[in-house]
Amino acid sequence: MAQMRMRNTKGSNATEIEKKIKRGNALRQGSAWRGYRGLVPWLLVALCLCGVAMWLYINPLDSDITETLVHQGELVSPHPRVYTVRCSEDYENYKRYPGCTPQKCGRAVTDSVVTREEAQVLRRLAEKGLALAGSEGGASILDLHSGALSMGKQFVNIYRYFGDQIRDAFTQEDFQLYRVVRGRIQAVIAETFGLNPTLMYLTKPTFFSRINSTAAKTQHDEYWHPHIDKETYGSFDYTSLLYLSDYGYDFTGGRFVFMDQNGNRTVEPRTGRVSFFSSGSENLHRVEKVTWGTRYAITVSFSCDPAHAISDPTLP
Ligand SMILES: O=C(O)CCC(=O)C(=O)O
Ligand SMILES: [Fe+2]
Repeated sequence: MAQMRMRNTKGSNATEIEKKIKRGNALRQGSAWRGYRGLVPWLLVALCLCGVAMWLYINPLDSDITETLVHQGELVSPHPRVYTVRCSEDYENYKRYPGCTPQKCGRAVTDSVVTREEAQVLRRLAEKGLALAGSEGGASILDLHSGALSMGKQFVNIYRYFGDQIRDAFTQEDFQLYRVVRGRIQAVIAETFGLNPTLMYLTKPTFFSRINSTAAKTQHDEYWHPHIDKETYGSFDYTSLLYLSDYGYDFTGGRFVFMDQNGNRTVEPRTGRVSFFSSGSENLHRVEKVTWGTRYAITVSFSCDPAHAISDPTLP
């Protein structure tokens, strides 16, 4: 009996001790959790900051954009949206070609000259052509007329360098589509600026461009500098850009920016969108740096000087 009581006392002692240990553990766990709980708001703040940083990286602040002339999501149809600007005085120093030299200067955007499907075909053409090489960063150029393709840090002639392989990338139909599209662009420019389309000549360079967010390795690849096309390319009187991908979907950054004295006005690329403008200093412009994705476009330009005319690109 006495032995029994002893065992009982021992047993109740043991359960007491166990309880204490458990309570101690629970207290310790509780205080550890309370410690972590203190971190939760900080973790949330850190997460929010990361989110904001990512968002800003993808969509930089528009502080320098005064006005968006055309958003990606808009459909400008059936008539072009036209913005007239005063012609610069530079034109007085150039030879005049009646029926072509700008009397009226400006810029315009239309989504009804090239269909989305046609632009997608041209985009695949650009992808195939530029996949043959491409620059090491920034912008890669494929000049359809001369065959010049950026390759690493230099240019090669695709027609010579790739020989018959080029026929796997391009077909006669592709070049036919380019010609048809070029003709329609020429017609809409003539109509908008009141020109005689037969007095406008396709001029060089006429090229596909592919821009991504990798760092440019050479000056050629630095596409973002403000410039005036008539100064950069000499022969240009009217510049047109046919976009083959969508701002905000295929790439971010990469908007086209007219840099006016009273602010910057931008055009957001959209597949099949044609933007065109007189090439003088009234249309100083730049392309924003692409921050994500890949942007494809075609530059098709016209000269009033028949001496600068080139024929449509063809397969050799
Ligand atoms: O791709 C663009 O939006 C503009 C390109 C450009 O300014 C040019 O080719 O001169
Ligand atoms: Fe330009």
